[in-house]
Amino acid sequence: MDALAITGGHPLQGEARIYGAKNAALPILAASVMVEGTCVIDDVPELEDVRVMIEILRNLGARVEREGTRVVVDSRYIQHTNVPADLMRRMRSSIFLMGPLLARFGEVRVSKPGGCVIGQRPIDYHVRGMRMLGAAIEEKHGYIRCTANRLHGTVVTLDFPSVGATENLIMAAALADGVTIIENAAREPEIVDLANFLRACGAVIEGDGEASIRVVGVHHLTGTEHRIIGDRIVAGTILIAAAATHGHVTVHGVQSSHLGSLLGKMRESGIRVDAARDIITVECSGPYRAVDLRTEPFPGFPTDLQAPMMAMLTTAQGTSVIRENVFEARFKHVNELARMGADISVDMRTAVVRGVSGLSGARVECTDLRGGAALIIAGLMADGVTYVENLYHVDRGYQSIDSYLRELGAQIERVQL
Ligand SMILES: CC(=O)N[C@H]1[C@@H](OP(=O)(O)OP(=O)(O)OC[C@H]2O[C@@H](n3ccc(=O)[nH]c3=O)[C@H](O)[C@@H]2O)O[C@H](CO)[C@@H](O)[C@@H]1O
Ligand SMILES: C=C(OP(=O)(O)O)C(=O)O
Repeated sequence: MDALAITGGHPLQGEARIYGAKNAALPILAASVMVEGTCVIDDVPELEDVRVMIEILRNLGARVEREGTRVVVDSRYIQHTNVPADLMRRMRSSIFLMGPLLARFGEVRVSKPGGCVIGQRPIDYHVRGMRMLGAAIEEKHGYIRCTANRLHGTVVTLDFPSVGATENLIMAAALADGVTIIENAAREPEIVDLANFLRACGAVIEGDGEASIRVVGVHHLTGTEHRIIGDRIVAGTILIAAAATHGHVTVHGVQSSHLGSLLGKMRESGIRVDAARDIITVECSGPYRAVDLRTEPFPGFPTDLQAPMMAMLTTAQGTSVIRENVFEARFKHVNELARMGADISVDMRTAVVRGVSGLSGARVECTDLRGGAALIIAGLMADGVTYVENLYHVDRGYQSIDSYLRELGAQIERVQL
């Protein structure tokens, strides 16, 4: 079994270019099935989830080629609209096929998607949204079949600003008849990237990045070239790791405005942060202070950085209180951090992190993608060697995490245990 062996105590130093965002690449690849022509998508990260998305597109009949960081999708040859259950299960983002296939072909069959087990993660907003756009929904034997001769624009108000539901609705509405308004929409930068891609294909979308999005349906979308935005969660993970190891790192390729809440918390903690457009530097030479934080939809503190930030705060001066407002079960990494000497107690959605003088290397298991990133950060901070097992989760979202961190001076090897 693959594991990471990390010898802690080496400050991260240097510069890193951040690759394209998983959470933008996945919906954009899914959206390419709506396009009658060729889409060239650049800066697509080499990740397990991206491989699964490409497998799904090929299974549907699309021609997909990867040429380095570019993925070329030609969806003219799509033969069916049933996403196989085994592929649906492999990641949450498989649900992104629902809106596009339904909108273009008038039918789609999906099943409950997989993904990180960080809460129940139902898909009721997605299904309700498709129904409101005029689709007939049949749920039977674990499958969800949606059909519609043509979708019709409407007003959909989300109960919570769900990223995935906002994206699925934008995609479906792009080929619907008339105008769709999405209220209480999520505002994440990846949604804006998806909208930019769709606009380049001919879609009419306004208000992305705001809480009310207006989509005017068109009849066809045409091929385009698009470059994926830099991954703010990867950048955040590296910056947190730099501070937690008392290092000095500059990341390039992510808009600092996409990380405002993280950078604010780092400054509050006493860490030096310099940010200008798409270059961000973090430097930490001494102890840093505990901070309280609550995860929230963008522009609030991202839930995807809660676990990495918690790892850093395990050795802060004082006690930090972390409130997880987005997912109800996103503290699974806490028990593993405790094996390394962290002092954390959890009550429902609140974790209290009492700073300790140091962590010590141990054998730990990734519980989910960002929980895994937290354990790697803890390993970089710890005294001695940490073995991080169950790497599958981390490989879903971080491209060659071992060599990437090694370039920054980490002592980290992929080993067989
Ligand atoms: C591929 C991708 O972009 N993944 C991101 C996306 O996940 P994802 O799109 O799955 O997350 P959502 O924003 O939809 O989830 C937010 C909350 O809404 C709930 N909910 C969501 C949909 C629904 O139909 N019903 C429902 O109750 C979820 O259980 C959760 O409690 O946004 C999350 C929140 O920023 C991030 O952690 C994920 O990294
Ligand atoms: C939870 C995540 O991913 P997904 O929604 O793909 O499970 C994540 O990227 O942290």
